[in-house]
Amino acid sequence: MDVVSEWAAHGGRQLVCKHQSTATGGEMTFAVFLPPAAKEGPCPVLWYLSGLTCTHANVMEKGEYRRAAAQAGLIVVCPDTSPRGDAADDPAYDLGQGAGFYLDATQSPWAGRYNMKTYVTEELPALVASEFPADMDRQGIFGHSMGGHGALTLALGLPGRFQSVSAFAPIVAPSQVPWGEKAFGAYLGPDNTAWRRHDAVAMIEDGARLDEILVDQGEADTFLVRELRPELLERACIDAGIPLTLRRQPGYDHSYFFISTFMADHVRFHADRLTK
Ligand SMILES: N[C@@H](CCC(=O)N[C@@H](CS)C(=O)NCC(=O)O)C(=O)O
Repeated sequence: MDVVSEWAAHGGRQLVCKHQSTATGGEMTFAVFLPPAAKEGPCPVLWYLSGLTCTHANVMEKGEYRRAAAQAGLIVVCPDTSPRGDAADDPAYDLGQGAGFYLDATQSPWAGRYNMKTYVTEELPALVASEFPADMDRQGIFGHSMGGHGALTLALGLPGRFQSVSAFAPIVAPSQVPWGEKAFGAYLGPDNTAWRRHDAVAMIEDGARLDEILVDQGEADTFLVRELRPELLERACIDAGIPLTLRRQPGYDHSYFFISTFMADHVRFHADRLTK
């Protein structure tokens, strides 16, 4: 692993790192913030998964997580959203590079390199554990849009891995919306039973459980009705008895102006559950 950029921030350090990834078959870049407490000993790890078109850099530059993470003593890791370089791609913004959907693709030409689930849940955690003072027994996960989908589905699929889960404007039911139908059809093929294992609402309907979930959703988000549909998660959580705090935020859109507004609330939500 190489540290390619490093800045002092809020008493800690913001790093950008590159490494050769077996899971995705190429070079991958991620951002990691080390709080001041990391100088003294292991700190809990909070994973942030980004949305369509993003790299590791969007949230690092616009998400404004560092002050709260420094105060709480959390390491924040921000992976990229897909394989890069000579990996297969598509001209559309919602498929291929920048749109990995946090699953392991089974269909050509994506299978083999589009293994973002394995990358985010196995390869990168092993690297983080070996390179940084990370307490891997205390991990939380959150994300935005496609990354909110990733946070929910990875946590639902790995019971006990994450002690805290939250999302900004997540895609909650990809099997039922155009972004998900397109990506799942390409990456997983036409068999909808495979789709259900990567769909938060379907996973809950099929018995997966979380202790609690925090979601913020902007009411002026142009993707709300067509792609995000938080009411489907609300219904599934009520039926399953999962405590969901769904905060509908009037006037906020899908952008990092929305995310950064509520970022400190989310970091503190995770810190309350990871640092007790
Ligand atoms: N406006 C985008 C749609 C994709 C989009 O809104 N991406 C969100 C995540 S789903 C994002 O975070 N974009 C990058 C940014 O705002 O920095 C486009 O049409 O290309």
